[in-house]
Order: sequence, then structure tokens, then C-alpha cells
Amino acid sequence: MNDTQRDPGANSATGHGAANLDMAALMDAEINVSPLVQARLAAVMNVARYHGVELNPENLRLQTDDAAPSPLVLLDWLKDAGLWARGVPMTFRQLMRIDDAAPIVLLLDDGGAALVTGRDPENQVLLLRDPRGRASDPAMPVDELRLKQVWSGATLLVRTAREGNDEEQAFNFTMLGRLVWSDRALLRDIGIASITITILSIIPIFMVMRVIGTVIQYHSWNTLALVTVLIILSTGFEMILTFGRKLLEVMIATKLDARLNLRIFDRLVSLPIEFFEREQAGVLTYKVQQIYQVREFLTGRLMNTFIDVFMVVLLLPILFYMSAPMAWTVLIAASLIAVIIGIFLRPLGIMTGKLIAAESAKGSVLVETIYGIRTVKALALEPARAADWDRKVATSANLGMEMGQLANWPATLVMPLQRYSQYGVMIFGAYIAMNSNNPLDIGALTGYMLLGSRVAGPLVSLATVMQDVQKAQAAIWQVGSILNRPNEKRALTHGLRPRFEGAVEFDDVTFSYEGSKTPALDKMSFKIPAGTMLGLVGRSGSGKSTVTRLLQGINRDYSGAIKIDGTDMREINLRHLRKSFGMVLQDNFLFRGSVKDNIIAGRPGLSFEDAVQAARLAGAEEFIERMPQGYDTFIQEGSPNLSGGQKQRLAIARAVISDPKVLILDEATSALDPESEALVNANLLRIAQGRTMVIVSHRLSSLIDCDLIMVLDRGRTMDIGTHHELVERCAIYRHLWLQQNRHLDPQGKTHAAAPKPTLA
Ligand SMILES: Nc1ncnc2c1ncn2[C@@H]1O[C@H](COP(=O)(O)OP(=O)(O)OP(=O)(O)O)[C@@H](O)[C@H]1O
Repeated sequence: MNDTQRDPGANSATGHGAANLDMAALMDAEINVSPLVQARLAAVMNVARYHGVELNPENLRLQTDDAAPSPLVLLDWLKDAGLWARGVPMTFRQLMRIDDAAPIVLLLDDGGAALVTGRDPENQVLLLRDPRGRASDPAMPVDELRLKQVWSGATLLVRTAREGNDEEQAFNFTMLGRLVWSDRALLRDIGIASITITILSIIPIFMVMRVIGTVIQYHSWNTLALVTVLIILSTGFEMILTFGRKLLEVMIATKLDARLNLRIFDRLVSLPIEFFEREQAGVLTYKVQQIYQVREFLTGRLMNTFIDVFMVVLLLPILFYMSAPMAWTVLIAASLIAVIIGIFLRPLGIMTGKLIAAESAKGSVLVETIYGIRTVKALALEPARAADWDRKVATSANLGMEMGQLANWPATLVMPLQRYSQYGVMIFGAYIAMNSNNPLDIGALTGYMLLGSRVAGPLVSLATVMQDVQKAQAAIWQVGSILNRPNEKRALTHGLRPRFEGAVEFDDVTFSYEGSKTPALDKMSFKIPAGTMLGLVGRSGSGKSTVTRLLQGINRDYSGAIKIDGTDMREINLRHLRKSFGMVLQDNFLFRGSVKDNIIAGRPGLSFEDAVQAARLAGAEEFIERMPQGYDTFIQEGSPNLSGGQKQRLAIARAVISDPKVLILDEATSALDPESEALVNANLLRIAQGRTMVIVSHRLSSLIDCDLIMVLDRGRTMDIGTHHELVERCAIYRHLWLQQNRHLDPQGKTHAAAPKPTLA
């Protein structure tokens, strides 16, 4: 029985019919599980059914039959079936507030589960059902106190995966803006705090005007006392508010960063492998990190500028009220500043783009050198790399210098205008004072000077913020150029999830790599039944690895059809496909962690026993047990503490642990010494039992035992048959065989006349 998707609406008509438990599925699957485990499985199956998905208990990997399945295992089961699922801690109140008919799974402390199928706000109770009960059983009202005795908050939320959901939004200003906007309550608080702070910081200016205008002129001690108290009070408030605002700013930035991190990672790992093969890691990392600059700009500079400009709108009428001619001069000076900065915007924008490109090129040299440090050292390439680095540093330093020089111009040119609105306005005021019948008093003049700078400042920053907008635009373009590429997300989350048997068929498949004129596979057709051990041979570049790549869905834009058990691969869910296939490459990456962790590779539901069994099948058990801490031995980055053969056997164990129906070995033994190769090959026949194997190897001797061997040449199938058949009838195969095995006769037996090595 497969996990199959049904019409999502199919069950909603029955409303809370989700609790309509049909234990038959569990029984069908013949898993012998304890009643508590049954409750959890039944609860999850019920919710999935509500959303139109039938879960198959056989696809669930329970650690032991008695232990309750962990939330992780259940989530994986749900996600595998194409549902959106999250495990979250919740409170009774939060559950009461959810306004959705879809049932919610509560994971009870004793390992069981309950389903929330409704709520009664009047009596403050939740309506719960036992997932193992019958549909006709009435829902049980449970209040907060009773629930707390059996449940400490673990909840599973499930819904149908939305198409084109948030994660699919392009990375651009709109998306970032929306992200920022989703915290509008925080933004509003920051806005209110900022405006209040600005008003409070203006109060002392008016106080200064009073002091100079009234206190000194009329020796008014009372006014002085009042002014002092007011200044102290406003400063106190300002301090508290500034502290609060800073906290809010940190909160908003942290939340945004967390959300961005999740999205970026999600998007990055959804990009097809071919993309990573083309792009340099250093450039990728550098470009993606630009997003944080944009975030900083949005929540810092841009927001403050808007608040400042808002203050100008408040202050300008006051300035005009105090003296219209003076206000005009301030306004004109500010506008001139804006014009000067506007003129420099474009050249600065172009320069910023160049600088970012140079910085990413520089970053890529560094990252590449670190990644390839073994080769760099082994070939004594340090001077060459250093020279390359020097060139990149020089280019980016020169550009940085040019950028600084260019940016210096507007900053210098606007200075006199800025100074005018600070001090010049006072001279102008004094001039007016001496020539007019209604002059400003000296206090008002000082106040004007202080207020004038408060108007010019924000206008200048509004103009310079445009410069930052350009920078942010360049940065977001860089990020978008990576994250907005077509990704595999749809293929990873949609499509059929059949139970594989392992029959593979290539039907007239033609495929060319991007930018290549000759096809890597040319009208390839072949068909193998489930359980076949298929060897792929051919000269270098004949397309062997390409066959394995297409089989894993790494490259998908081929013509013709690839069918697995008769189903077109394009219709199969990509994640399901890759999870169901095992893969061992020539050079496998082992993660930092213990041997056991590397074999299990973070897949939920797999236990230590599974790891031991997989290691045994891969022939790795013997050396693991000899290691100082056995399965707990720590593997370093790059696994220097393991030999090539040991690494390969671990990689095979990792690939077979999930009992894949199709196992692909691409030159898995090519880099091994003969002894290790013989060890791995000896295990292959055992591993091959009950599954289809596709083995790519240059060494034909390791393919003799294959059920079928396919000979490739320039992307075409030249022949397919057993070793003996091919030696007889396929010229290419015979040639390759004889080349590698001169001492053997064509049927694989040691040649009687083979010269024995002699010691001189
Ligand atoms: N990522 C790629 N981008 C562009 N062209 C590629 C890429 N990978 C392979 N090719 C080209 O496709 C053709 C088939 O390559 P493929 O790796 O499948 O051959 P192969 O038989 O596995 O070779 P080898 O035995 O040397 O590994 C070759 O001409 C190769 O140059």
C-alpha cells in the first residue's frame, strides 16, 4: 500500500470525521505495536486522512515496537507524504484560540496521543478524541487542569502543503519589506518611541531659547528652576525610551535574521546540484551574505531616516512660524544638498556594483584556496595562489579607493550648505534683526540655529539614503541572482511517492549538459527488471556517470523518458526518489561526527542496531570494531583518520541503511587499493540481494558477476549482455577487457602462460 494523495476536500465534508479511526490500515501493515504507539500512529494517520492523504504505516521507521514514536519520526512520516507538518510546544490557551476545524495532534506524556477536534469557549474546554476510538464515540470535553496532568505541550500541527507558499517568493525588496512588515507591531512601537525621543530632544532647544530670552534678560530665577526641572525630566524620559527602542530594534533584527536564515538555507538546498557545480563556493557565500547588509539597511538606516523626515514635517511649520524668510533659506539649502547628492547617485551606484563584484572574486580565491589546501600544498602552489590573491586584493583596494574618492565629493560639496543651516542662518537672523521692526530675540535666534540643523540633517540623510538604496539594490540583486534561480522545490515536494521495486527503463533518452553541443546521452534505450545487477562500462566520457545522474534526478531536462517500475520519473516526487535510492560515489563526504552518526546520517527513526546491520552488510563492521571507540569513534572533517577503503565501506553502509531498492555505485571502488577493492566487491553480491544495482566501474574485473553489463560509447548503448556474451560479440568490450586483463583469457580465467613475477 502506498502513501497516496487524495482529493484534499474528500474528508472535510465530514468535518470532525478525522477522528473516524480505521485501524485496518495499521492492522494491514502488520506492525506489531503497543497500544500507546498505536495511539500516536492512529492520531497522525487520522489527521493526514483529514487532509486527503493516506499514510502507510510500513513507511514509518519505528525505533522499537514498544517505544512511542518521537515527534521527529512522525513529522518525517507526514512530510514524506507531502504534508506540511510542524512540531511545536503549545499551551491550552493557544489551542483554544485556533480557529480551524482541522484536528490537532497532542502528544501525551505517557507516549500516547489525543486529537483536538473542537473547542467550547463558553465552558473553556477543548473537545478531545481518542484516536483509537470509533467515529461515533462522543468527543470528550477536557479543561486546562485535566489536560495539564497528561500533556505538557507537545503538539503536531498538520496541513496540506500550500503551493507557491511564502518560501517560493522571490528574494527582492518586496519580499524583505513583507518580512519586515510582518513585525509591524514592533515597528509601530519603535516608531512611537523614536518620535517621542525626537520631540523630547527638541524640548531642551526651546528651553535654551527661554533661558537666553527670558531668564538672562529678566533675571527670572523661577523660570530657570522650571527650565532645569523640565530638561532633567525630558532627559530622563529620553534615556528610558532610547533604551527601550534599542531593545525593540535588536528584537526585530534578530527575528528577521532568523527568518532570513531559514529561508536562505531552504532555498539554497533546493537549488539543483548542477548549479553548485558551476558556481564557485566563495562567490556563492559572499553573494548570499549580502542579504544581511540589506536587512541592516532596512531596519536601521531606512527606518531612522523616515522617522527623521517625519520630524521635519513637524518642525518646518514651527520654523516658518518663527521666521518665514529664514525658514526658506534653510529649505533651499537642504534642497541644494539633495540636488548635489542626486547628481552623484548614479556614478556611485555603478561603482558599488563594481566593488561588490571585486569583493566576491576576492572571497572566492580565499575559499578555494582553503578548500583545495591539500592540492595547493602538495603541488607547492602557494606562490601562485598568493599572486592571484594579491591581484584580487589590489583590484578591490583600488576600487575601494576610487569609491572613497567619489563619495568624498558630495560629502565635501554639501558641507557649506549644511553649515549654513547651522550657523549661517544665525548671521542671516542677526541681519534681519537689525533691519526689521519685529526682530527675533536673541534666544529665538539661538533656538532657530539649533532647530535649523535638525531640519537640514534629516534632509541630507534622506538624500544620502538614496545612495544606500543603490547599494542595497546591488546587494539584493546579488542575492537574487542565486536564490531566485529555478530550483527543485516543486519536484521535491510534489509528485507521486510510489513504493519502488527497482525496474529501470530508459526510453530514447537524449541529454546534453548546459553549454555543450554534443549530447552526453544520445537516444539511449534499455530496460532492466527489478533486482538486476547492472554494470556500466565504456571509455572515459562515454556517459556512464550521466546515466546515474539522470537516475537520481540531478539533471532533469532530457528528452525521452526514464521510467521506474513503469512510472515516468518526472512524475515522481524527487525527495522520495532520492531517499529510496542509495548512492555511493568515488569520493564520499563524511560529516564531522561519530561513525554511527555518519552511517545513520541524521535520518530519523534509525537506531544503533540498524547502523550495525548496515555496517555488517557493507563489510565495515570488522574495522569499526577495531577502532578505539568502535561506533562512537569521532570522524574529523575530511576523515583523515580513515583509509580510502574504510571510507568507502562506511559510505556503502550509509547508502544501504535505508534498504534502498535501487543502489547506484559510481566508481565506488576505483580509487581503492586492490585489497580494499576486493573486500568491497566481495560484499557487493550480498548487498545486491533484493535490489537493483547500477555499478559504474572502469575495472571490468569487478563487473564480471553482474547480471547484465551495458557498454556505452559516446552516449549510446552499444550492447548489453553478460560478461561472457559481451566478450564474444562486443568489440569495444573485448578491447577494454583485453587491455585491462592481458594475463587472463577472455572468459576471466587466469592465463596458463601468464608470466609469474620473479625476484632478481
Ligand atoms: N557537469 C558537466 N557539465 C558539462 N559537461 C559534462 C558534465 N559532466 C560530464 N560532462 C560531459 O558529458 C560527457 C559524459 O560524461 P560522463 O561523466 O557521463 O562520462 P563517464 O563515462 O562517466 O566518464 P568517466 O569515466 O571519465 O567518469 C562527457 O563528454 C563530459 O565531458
